[in-house]
Amino acid sequence: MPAAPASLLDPIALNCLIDELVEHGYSVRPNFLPAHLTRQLNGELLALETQQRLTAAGIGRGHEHDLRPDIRGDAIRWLDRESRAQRAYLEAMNVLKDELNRALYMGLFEYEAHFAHYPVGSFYRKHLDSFRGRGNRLISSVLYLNEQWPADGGGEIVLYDPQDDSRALARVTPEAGTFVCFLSEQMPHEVLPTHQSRASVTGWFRRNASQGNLVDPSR
Ligand SMILES: O=C(O)CCC(=O)C(=O)O
Ligand SMILES: [Fe+2]
Repeated sequence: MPAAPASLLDPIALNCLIDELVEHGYSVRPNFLPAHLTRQLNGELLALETQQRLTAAGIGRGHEHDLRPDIRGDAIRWLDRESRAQRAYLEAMNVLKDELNRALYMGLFEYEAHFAHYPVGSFYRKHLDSFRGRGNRLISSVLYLNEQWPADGGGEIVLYDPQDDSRALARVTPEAGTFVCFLSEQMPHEVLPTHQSRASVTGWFRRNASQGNLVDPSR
C-alpha cells in the first residue's frame, strides 16, 4: 500500500504555513515536501527537458498570450497526473487546499500546476500572478527541485511589500523541498537571473470566477 497522501505534509508545518499566510501574506517552508518526491519530480522535469517536451512560457492568457523573453525566460509543462510523483504532489496540494478552506474559508476549489525550467541566465521580472478582483488565482505556490543550490547560484525568488513594491520582504534560495506560497493578488515577486539550471513546480489555488455566462478558463 502506498503511504497515505496526507502523511506527505507534516501537520505542524501545515499550521505554520497557514499562520504565516494570515499574518504576512506569504509563507516560506524549507523541507515542506520529502526529498524522495522532489527527486522524482526533478528527474521527470529533466527528462521532459531532454525530450524537448517543455514549451517556452509566455505572459497573459488565452489570445492575449505572448512570448516575452525580456520579461520571463522559463519553459513549462502542465502537470497531467501522468506519473506517481505528480499524483502524490497533487494529492498533497489537495490536502493543503482543504486545510486552507477549513482555516480561512477561502472557497478554493481547484489547483493547477506546471513544471518550470529556467535555463542559465533566465529570470522572471517583478509581477503579480493575478489582478485584484479580476483574477481567480488566490494563492500561488512554488516547490523547488534543485538539490544543493550554491550560495552564488542566483535564481532566488524575491517577494515584495504589497504597499511598497520596492521593499523586499523575503529572498528565497530555490533549494529542493522549499515551498513558497503567497496571496496571488497582493504579492509582487520576481525570479532573479539564475546562474544554474533551475527547476520548480509552480501552481495556483483557484476559485471559480465565472462572470455572466463566461466561465473563466484556467491557464
Ligand atoms: O519560480 C519561482 O520562484 C516563481 C515563478 C513565478 O513567479 C511564476 O511562475 O509566476
Ligand atoms: Fe509569479
